[in-house]
Parts: sequence; C-alpha cells; structure tokens
Amino acid sequence: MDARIARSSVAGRVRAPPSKSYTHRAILAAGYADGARVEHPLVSADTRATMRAVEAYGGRVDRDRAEEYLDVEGFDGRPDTPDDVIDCANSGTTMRLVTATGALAPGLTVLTGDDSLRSRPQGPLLDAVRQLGGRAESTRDNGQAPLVVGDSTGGGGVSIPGDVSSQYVTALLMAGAVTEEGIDVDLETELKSAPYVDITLEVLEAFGVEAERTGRGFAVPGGQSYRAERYAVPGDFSSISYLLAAGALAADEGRSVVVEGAQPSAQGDAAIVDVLRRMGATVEWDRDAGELTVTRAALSGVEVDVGDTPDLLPTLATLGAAAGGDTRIVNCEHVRYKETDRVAAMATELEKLGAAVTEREDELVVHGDDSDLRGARVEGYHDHRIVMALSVAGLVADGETTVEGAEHVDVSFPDFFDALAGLGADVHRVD
Ligand SMILES: O=C(O)C1=C[C@@H](OP(=O)(O)O)[C@@H](O)[C@H](O)C1
Ligand SMILES: C=C(OP(=O)(O)O)C(=O)O
Repeated sequence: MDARIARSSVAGRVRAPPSKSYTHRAILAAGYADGARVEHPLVSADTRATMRAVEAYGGRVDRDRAEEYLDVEGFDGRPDTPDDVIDCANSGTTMRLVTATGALAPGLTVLTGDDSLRSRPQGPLLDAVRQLGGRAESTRDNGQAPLVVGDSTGGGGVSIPGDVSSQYVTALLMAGAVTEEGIDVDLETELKSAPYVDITLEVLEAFGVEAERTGRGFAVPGGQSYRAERYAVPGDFSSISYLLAAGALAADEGRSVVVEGAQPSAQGDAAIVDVLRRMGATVEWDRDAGELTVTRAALSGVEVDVGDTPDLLPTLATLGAAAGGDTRIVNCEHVRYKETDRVAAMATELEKLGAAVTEREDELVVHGDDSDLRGARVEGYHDHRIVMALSVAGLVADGETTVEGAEHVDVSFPDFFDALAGLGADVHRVD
C-alpha cells in the first residue's frame, strides 16, 4: 500500500500511541509473573509477536474489545517448551527478549521472523546464553535467526558487547531474575541505546524485581518472583517525534499541534523535545498533563548524538532536510542494524526528495541550505520509521510525495495516517 501526501499544513490535538518498548516489557513481565493486567497497551504487529511468545511459553493473553487493557496469565517463572516455532515477525525486541526466555525452558525453542528480522544480529546474545551453560544456535551459523535455544540456564556471569543492541542486556536481566543464580552482565564496550535498559529497570521495579547497575554493567539476583496486579503503559516518544516534527514543520500559521499522552518516563527519545528547541522550535511540555504543544518555526540545523536514541534518526534526518544549515547526526552506526539500514535508507530517499546529504559510516549530515524538497516516489524499505519520517517530509515537499509500504506503520503506530489526516494533512492511502 502507498501513502500519498500532498504539501499541506496541520493543527489540532492528537493522542500519542502507547509505548512499544514499555508494552513489550509489560507483557513479558506479566508472563514471567503469574499474570497481570497491562493497561493502555500498544496493540501493534510487534507487540502481538510478544503476546504470541508469552502464549507459546504457557501463558495466555486476553484483549478487551476496546484494547484498553490486556489480561495476561503468566507462566510464573517457568516457561514451557513451546509446541511450535515462535514467529517474531518484524520485531527485534520480541526476538531478543524471548530468546532469553527460551533458554530457561527444559526443551528447545525455535525462533524465526520475517526477512528483515532474519538478517539482524543475534550472535552476542546466543554467545551469552552459551556462557550461561545453555544451548543457543543460529541454524545457518551466521549469528542470525532462525535460532534454537534451550537447556534450562541456571544463571551466572556473561560478558557481551554493548554497541550492537541494548536488547541483549534487557533480555538477560528479565530472564535472570527467575534463574537460580541470577545473571551478572559485564559490558565489553560502551553501551549504546542505554535509556532502553533504564526502561527495563523501571518495569522490573514495578513488578517487584530487583536489578542494578554495577561498575562494569548490570546485575540481577536470581530466585525472584515477578508480581504486579496492573501496569499502565505511558505514551511513545519515538512515535511522538513524528507528530512534533509535523507540527514544527507544517503547523498552520498562528496555530499549534498539541500531543496528548506525553507523560515523562525513562524514554530516551523524549530528547526530541530538546532537539527541536535547539533547532529553534517552540515546544511547551506540560508534564503533569502529559501534553506537548508545538508551533511552526524556521528551523536551523544542529548536531545530534543518537547513541542513546537510535530511533530518532529518521525523524531528525527529515527535520534536517527542511531546516537551514547542516544537521549533523553522529554516533549512528548502530542505526544500521534496525529493520533496515536506516542511515543509508534516509540518505537515499531524502536525496530523491531533493535533499543534499553526506553519509559516513557513523554520521549522516543533511545540508538543509542545499536542499529543496519536492515530491517524489520514495521507498519505505518495509520499515515503519522510514515510512513515517518520509511522510512527514511529504508535508513540506512541493507537490505530492508517494511513500511505498504505508502498511508497515502497523509495527509501532497503527493509526499514524489517521492521526496525520486528523490534524488536517492531505494524505491518502492507495492499494
Ligand atoms: O529495547 C527496546 O525496546 C528497544 C531498543 C532499541 O534497540 P537497540 O538496543 O537494538 O538499539 C530501539 O532501537 C528499539 O526500537 C527498541
Ligand atoms: C528497531 C525497532 O524495533 P525492534 O528492534 O523491536 O525491531 C524500532 O521500533 O525502531
């Protein structure tokens, strides 16, 4: 499905979708518990993959019709050996987090996913499971899924790189709490995407599970039980970044875009608020009300380090293409290991829209002064964030922009195009 976006302006109120990262963790934490109600969950393609995994390990997930909550019955720290292969679809978070769960089951678990997920790196996590005495294999012996894990890991110490994915740490901490010995994670490198581990620690605490930072990494004592009656998911700041970018670039003269559901939390991607301010936008954040208000402004390029916030790169690249001067996005090598190589994808597709960019291994520079955005047909790379960022660029490109693969927003922000249309954007989906 394509999305066709004509140059248009936006204004009004819009609700942010619930956080994907918190929803994954809350569903799995409820699975490790004997159950819990997850309130305001994100129900999307990726979080459905985590629901399937919890069910495969012996839990059960019931949704109310309005999707206001999920009632999760857990497997109480003792996952069953799944009856079938677990299909993690497009979700890296699901695959990493539930690989560690599989290492606790008595038999073997087989995990797979779509073409994109089967090309993402899993080697360091497999190696960690082996260091813990479990079995962990990549069927093609290339560190990628399909994966086979099992053999009831009892816990222990592991040493892993921190610069590929923080999800390995999250996976080990979540599983480690219900092992006998607990798990000590030593990081061999600096940790990228570190705020995502803070999100994990926040959810663990809410489920009564102790885990801590150590001098060299993280540690979780074993023999713990996950316990919570209910867990409420906050709004998603990665998703909010597209709405704020739309407002900063295309709000009607004298009007604003107000984003609801923006409560403070551990999400690193809340940094979008400061980046927009540094670029010259006026963004007000009423933290108590959870409301962000943004108006249109002439933006100037800035330097942004995305070491902690990889998912902001597509949004920042779009903002840079519409800003004056250079926007320099640095420390972005790990953004190449996502649903697609997002550094290359944004460089290639923004160029099609008339932007001038310089791509380096660990840096993307968007030269706003040499960019003149005009509508074109662009690829979405089957990647929700590329689709959403290019659609926002379409709001300020001359004429009409066609973004391929519009259906992929279902991964994290299923109502994205309705939200844009609700703000008055001229957007249509066509088969
Ligand atoms: O743990 C999480 O919820 C996530 C961690 C990040 O991945 P990496 O840690 O692999 O960078 C982020 O890009 C992803 O969208 C969600
Ligand atoms: C990279 C992402 O998610 P995951 O790693 O779960 O596929 C994302 O949502 O941008």
